[in-house]
Amino acid sequence: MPDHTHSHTRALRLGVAGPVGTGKSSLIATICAALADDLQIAVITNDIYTDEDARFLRSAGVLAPERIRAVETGACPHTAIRDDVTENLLAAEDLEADFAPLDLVLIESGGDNLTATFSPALVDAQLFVLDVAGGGDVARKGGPGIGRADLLVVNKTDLAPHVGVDVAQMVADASDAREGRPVLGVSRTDAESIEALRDWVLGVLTSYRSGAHEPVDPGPMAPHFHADEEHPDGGYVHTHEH
Ligand SMILES: Nc1nc2c(ncn2[C@@H]2O[C@H](COP(=O)(O)OP(=O)(O)OP(=O)(O)O)[C@@H](O)[C@H]2O)c(=O)[nH]1
Repeated sequence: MPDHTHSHTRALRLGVAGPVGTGKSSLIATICAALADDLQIAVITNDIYTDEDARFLRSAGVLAPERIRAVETGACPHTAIRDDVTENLLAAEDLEADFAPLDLVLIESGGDNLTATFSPALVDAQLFVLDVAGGGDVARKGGPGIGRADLLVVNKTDLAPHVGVDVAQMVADASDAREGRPVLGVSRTDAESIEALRDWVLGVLTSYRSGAHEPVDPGPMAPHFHADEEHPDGGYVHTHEH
């Protein structure tokens, strides 16, 4: 029987997680633009009730609009990337069938807190995005994505002087928290950083295709709060540990 454990008949699936506004959609647009000449790419976005991120990416003009699909997750956006990944898997399979052969499917999480992680049943690798505007301490505080995603991106480094953050220190703290796993400072205005990000994606793809890449589960999300106007406490704490 053929061994499908490392079957590469499908594209590499790369998850992009991180808190709201850290620049996940922009980073995906940057990756698409940087690799447009090298790879066949498609994108899936996850939003609670809208397709806003998908619309942003379509308007960015970095990919044919039909290669960008939105999954509307309802309630907790993390369920669709962590507990029941069916909708995202179906979207990935549809894109792979419609645009075969694809090299890379990027999947953006709906972001609302620090603890989002993708299930390894959905993605082969994942990157977690923080930004310097969140403060230099964030990386040190850790969390499963910060600690164990395949790559941690410290984004918007161009803003560092304006928010009083020492990027080198933030990257060093993050590297410590990650016990040496890779950390990359990135800004959409810094060509060298985009080149490094591009090289990282191509490196994972090469490793995936050779069968050397093993998906890593960063671990379950910590319990987190969801705002809900109809709830007497203004929201509720939610956990993904079933
Ligand atoms: N200065 C600067 N701003 C950036 C950079 N990347 C993204 N931004 C800005 O940061 C804001 C948030 O970016 P998005 O890409 O929408 O962030 P997101 O994480 O996808 O946001 P949600 O989908 O709402 O979770 C936007 O105003 C972007 O223009 C960067 O490298 N430098």
